[in-house]
Order: sequence, then structure tokens, then C-alpha cells
Amino acid sequence: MSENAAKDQPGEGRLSHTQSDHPPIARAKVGVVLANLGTPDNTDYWSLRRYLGEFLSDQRVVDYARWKWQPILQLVILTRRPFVSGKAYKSIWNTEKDESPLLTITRAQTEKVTERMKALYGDDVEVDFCMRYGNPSTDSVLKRLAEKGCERIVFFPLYPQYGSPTTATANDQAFRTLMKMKWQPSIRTVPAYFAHSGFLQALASSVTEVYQTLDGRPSKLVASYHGVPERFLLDGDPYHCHCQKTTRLLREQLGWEKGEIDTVFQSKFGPEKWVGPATVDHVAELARQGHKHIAVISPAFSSDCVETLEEIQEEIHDSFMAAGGETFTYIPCLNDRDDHIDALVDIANNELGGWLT
Ligand SMILES: C=CC1=C(C)c2cc3[nH]c(cc4nc(cc5[nH]c(cc1n2)c(C)c5CCC(=O)O)C(CCC(=O)O)=C4C)c(C)c3C=C
Ligand SMILES: [Fe+2]
Ligand SMILES: [Fe+2]
Repeated sequence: MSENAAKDQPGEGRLSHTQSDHPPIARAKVGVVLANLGTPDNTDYWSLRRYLGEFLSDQRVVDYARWKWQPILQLVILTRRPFVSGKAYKSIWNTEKDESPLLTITRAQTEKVTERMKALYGDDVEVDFCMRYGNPSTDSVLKRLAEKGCERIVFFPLYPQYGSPTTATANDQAFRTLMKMKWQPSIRTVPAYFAHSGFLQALASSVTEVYQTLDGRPSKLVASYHGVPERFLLDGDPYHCHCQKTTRLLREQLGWEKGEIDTVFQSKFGPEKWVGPATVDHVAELARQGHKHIAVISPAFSSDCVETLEEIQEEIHDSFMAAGGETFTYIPCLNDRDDHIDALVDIANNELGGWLT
């Protein structure tokens, strides 16, 4: 590389090189990457085994010593759980597109964010999405954006609350890709956004819109968050506090009294103690206490997925009904609602500060 090339700054000047063997360099752009959790490619045993194997081998998710955990995972859990989880995914599968709802919805969110970003910045911004586990992989998406000339990237984990098994591992994966690059893009990671006013407004509107369609008002709104082992909270992960705060801010946004929304946690995995109360038990207890009409919302999920479409609408619903409940109303995740997209664009824009004019 010539001395001049080494001094080159981002911009069109970088295209003119005298050396014919110099790698082509694209015009400098900014990338925005929406990062979600990931989902299996199909519902068969091997697709589930591959997906769960990658997910549950992540030390941010299950942090036991590898020598202890891997034999249990490979020999016990991955022989049985793919069948159980495969059945759950089959019951919610998007058969039209032959893919998981999480993938369909993340793509739809990305398309809408792309449209808005194009209107704001034209071709200066490239928007894409990636998954932490499975496809499209974080590695392939970041590499593609770098090849397209994205010298700066806003990496946006789609989790309103920070969690080490979600936000942190998404960021870790992005940095793993950067570790292998000769020319690293600059990267900004988006922090937790549960307190963002647009996000809270969208969440509150999603509640009031559903309530307007009901004959009677549910006597309780249950905010069901994905759980984590209690140890994570004691070790400094603020996820549990972020969830409690989300419920309080949602209640204030709705103008409701204390006690009208309960905070509970679902999806317990393994024998360790997890944060609680457990949604599945709590809804049964509510029915026994006389709350015959309840609604359930999932503010930890930016898109509907197996945990909401199967676990809440089947297992948790059935637990409520079996205990004497009468109406169980599920309030969908914000998915690609326009007010949710507005909030995501505003959050991404805040992180783009100074990078675009
Ligand atoms: C094993 C421990 C797990 C922890 C800790 C955990 C935390 C956690 N997860 C989400 C969001 C999602 N999890 C999803 C599925 C899912 N989660 C676990 C395990 C843990 N999650 C498993 C084994 C699975 C797979 C499904 C199953 O076999 O039960 C999903 C849905 C993905 C989809 O494809 O639809 C999401 C989203 C959060 C927010 C969280 C804590 C911070
Ligand atoms: Fe999970
Ligand atoms: Fe689950």
C-alpha cells in the first residue's frame, strides 16, 4: 500500500489508488444492525439440536464449568429437549414462509427500520439484522456490512432490558467478529431502552388498544418476563431490576394504580433457583383468588416467539383455566407496530449522534 493510501481518510478520495492490486474500497457508510436471539432453521430433531447446542453452550446463558456442563448437555439435555422444543416450535411455525415467527417478525422490523432510515439518510446508512445463534449469523452480517463500506456500526440488541444472557452475549459475538478483522469498523452498542418514552408509549398503547376490544376490564394485568437464575441478579446482572422498573413505568404511562400490574417470570430451565414468582404458578393463584379475567403482556420480548406464542398462550393459559380462570387475554409483543418502529428508529438515531449529518 502506498504511503498516501495509509493516510487516506474516509470518503471518495479513497477510491483512487495507483496500485492495481490494491483491494477495492467501498464508499464510507454507517451500518445499523438489529440483533435478535436466534431460532432454529426447522422443527426437526437435528435443527433443534444444532440450535439448542449453540445456545446452551454459551457461557453467558449457562455459566457452569465446561467440563461439568458439556457432558450433561451433550448426553442428557440434547438427546431429549430437541423433541420437546421441536413440538413447541411446530405448533407456532410460520408455515407460509417455512420459518420461525421470530425470524419473520425480526425481518419485518428490519424492513420498516430500513425504510425510515433511507428517508432520513438515503444511501449513507445500511440496515440489516442478525441473530446470536443460528442464521443469519452475527459474523456473516457484520462482515457483509464492512465489505459494503460500513466503517461505523450501531449494533442494536433488541432487548429492552439489559441481560447478560441476551444483550451482553449479542455484543460479545459482535466483538468476536471484529477480533478477526484487519480493518475493524468502529462500533457503538445500544444500551437498554425500557425507559425510552416512545417504547413506553407503544407498550401502553398496545395494552389500551386490546382493552378497548374486550367486554369487561381484566382485574389484573400480568407482565411476564423471561426468567434468569437468581444467582445472576446476586452477581450484578441488572436484568431483574430493569424488569421491575419496566412494569412501574408502564403502569405510570397507563395512569394506573399500584397493584394493577404484577411482575412475574417464565421459562425456568434446570434445577437452580430462578427469579420469581413463576408465571405459570402465579396465574393459577390469581384464578384461585378470584381474578377470573386477566391479561398477560411480555415486555421483555421485542417480537413474539416460542416463549409467548407457545408457553404463554398454551401452557400458562391452560394453567389459569385449570385453576378456574375464565378469560385469558394475551397482548401481543410490539413486533412491527409503527409506534414500536418509531421508537427503535429514535433509539438508533440517538446512537448515531455525530456520525451522520
Ligand atoms: C438456559 C437458560 C436460559 C436463560 C438464562 C435464558 C434467558 C433469556 N432468554 C430470553 C429470550 C428468549 N429465550 C428464548 C428461548 C429459549 N430460552 C432458553 C433458555 C434460557 N434463556 C431456551 C432453552 C430457549 C429455546 C426454547 C426452548 O427450548 O424452550 C426465546 C425464543 C426464541 C425463538 O426461537 O422463538 C427468546 C426471545 C431472555 C430475554 C432472557 C433473559 C434475559
Ligand atoms: Fe431464553
Ligand atoms: Fe419456554
